[in-house]
Amino acid sequence: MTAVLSLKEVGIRYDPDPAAALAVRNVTLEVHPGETLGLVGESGSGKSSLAAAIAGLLPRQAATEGRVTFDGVDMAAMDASAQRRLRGAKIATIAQDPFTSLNPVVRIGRQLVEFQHWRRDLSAAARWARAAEMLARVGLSDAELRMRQYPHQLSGGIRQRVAIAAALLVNPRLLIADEPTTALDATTEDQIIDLIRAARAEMDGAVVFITHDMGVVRRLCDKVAILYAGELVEAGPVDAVFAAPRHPYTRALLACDPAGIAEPSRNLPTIPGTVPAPSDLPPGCIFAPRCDRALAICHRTRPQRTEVGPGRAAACHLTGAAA
Ligand SMILES: Nc1ncnc2c1ncn2[C@@H]1O[C@H](COP(=O)(O)OP(=O)(O)OP(=O)(O)O)[C@@H](O)[C@H]1O
Repeated sequence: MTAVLSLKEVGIRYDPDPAAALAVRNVTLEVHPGETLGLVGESGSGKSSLAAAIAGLLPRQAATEGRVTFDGVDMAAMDASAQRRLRGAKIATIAQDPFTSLNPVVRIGRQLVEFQHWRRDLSAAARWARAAEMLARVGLSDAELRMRQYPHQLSGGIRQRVAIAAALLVNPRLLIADEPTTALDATTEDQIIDLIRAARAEMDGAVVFITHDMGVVRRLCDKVAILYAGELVEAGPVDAVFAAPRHPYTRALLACDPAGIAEPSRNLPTIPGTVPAPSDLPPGCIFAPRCDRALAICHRTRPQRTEVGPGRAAACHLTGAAA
């Protein structure tokens, strides 16, 4: 089956100087139709950079390397306007704060009608009806009232539902949700997660869900990709990775937080030390300075990503032993 999204050795550099450090390096992963991929990592690990690269939202001066393929089509083979059209028609994003995607001075209904500008086959009235129907589908029983309101008149949870409705109106092939529940209380978070799960089940496509929260990954995702300091350190099916993590960083994330396995937690646990800056990476394994199992080789040589099970990969010198 062709992947909805495939990244092959993707790197991202914000500084236009080709000699500058890459903020994201060598990321390879795939998401297939029907899958939800959890992209996890501490702050600064590169989650949002990857999402921006996929959605075509990196700053103009940023450079990318490697290959991004969407439904089998290599993005690099298209010119900029064809890329924009494809992304506009097929990729929708939900941000942590829907204020960033909703216009504060335009009523919700008008915004939802405008989001459907590509549906030239529909009249304004039909787009309005479709928007109201979508709001009802995301659980807003008073859709017509909401359509007449401005974003600031809505609570955070309702704004996020509106943002999800807006994303689904595009009928996306890929939905990218960038920490959509971080600003919400636990009950609202649960509702939004259920909603994204239901949306995925209805979509003919896939979801990339960015989060700090391993508990959410366990509840929502089929696959997980764990980023550390701009590199993918482990990836694979959620059940397998959570049952037997193969990278000490993944294990540390789960072990620092015993509830993370049995029960959802809201935040990444604290691991002593900090994530290195892209310009100041250690010479060997990027996690070695914080790894309680590091050997001499870990401080000298960067480990290669290796297959460690069906659909699983990890980049660790200890991979075999650490199992
Ligand atoms: N616009 C930018 N210009 C320069 N560097 C950037 C920019 N955005 C991100 N970076 C750098 O890229 C690296 C990855 O950051 P990114 O924001 O993608 O991480 P993240 O995992 O999404 O973090 P957070 O959870 O805090 O959003 C960091 O070193 C960061 O400083």
